[in-house]
Amino acid sequence: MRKPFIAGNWKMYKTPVEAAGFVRELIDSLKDVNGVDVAVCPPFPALWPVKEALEGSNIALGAQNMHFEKEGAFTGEVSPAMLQDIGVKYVILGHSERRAYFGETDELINQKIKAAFTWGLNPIFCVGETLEERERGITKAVVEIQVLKGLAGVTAEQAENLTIAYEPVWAIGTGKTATPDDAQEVCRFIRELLVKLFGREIADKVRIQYGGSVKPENIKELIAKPDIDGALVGGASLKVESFTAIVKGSI
Ligand SMILES: O=C(CO)COP(=O)(O)O
Repeated sequence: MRKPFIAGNWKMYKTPVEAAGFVRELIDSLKDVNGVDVAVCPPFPALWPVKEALEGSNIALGAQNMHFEKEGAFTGEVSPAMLQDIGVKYVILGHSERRAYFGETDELINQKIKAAFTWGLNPIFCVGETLEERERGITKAVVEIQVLKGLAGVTAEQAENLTIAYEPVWAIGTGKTATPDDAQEVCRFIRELLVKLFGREIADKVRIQYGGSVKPENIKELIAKPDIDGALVGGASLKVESFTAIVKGSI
């Protein structure tokens, strides 16, 4: 079936020097681990030193955001061409922190997703409802709009390289995890949307991660669910011990 995929979203943590030292320890800690895809997603300034430190390991490199244009007068932005040149494999797009704090819309995220595919980068496309939306009973409606708008114009061939991260906003950094059954229900719903968009064969290849307070203690019950194929890990990805335990817990 689908190989588990664990990605660490470091957010705005770790300087380039700290990041390189961290991955050297992580490589050692994960050296005998097989049967799972692992990626780390450091902040932009750490991408190059981390790429160098990862050389020869089977840990992949991801970024946390990007602009959709190749280049231009966009002060402070980073382009897909730059990420490709560094050797980045994955790019997190549509994270709820980008949506909430930086005003990213579904339309903008869609442009970024299409640009990522154009540049051979594999998007980790984040969707998820807020607490208020969950309490109003509109979780699926919200996620459906995010998925359909985010993936508009994406081809089935491109979708083979897509990862979706279901991250309920109320579970991020709060210590509250969705119950495995609740997370599974939304991940199954997302897969059915993918079936409608791309057909069953492609939809069955797309990995759907759960994100939101994933820890060594809860990874096993989450990954046991049929439509949860991995995790996008924030806080617990910042320590070698907890990230290693999550990676090992996923296989
Ligand atoms: O936002 C997340 C990953 O992208 C989840 O963060 P936490 O694991 O810290 O809750």
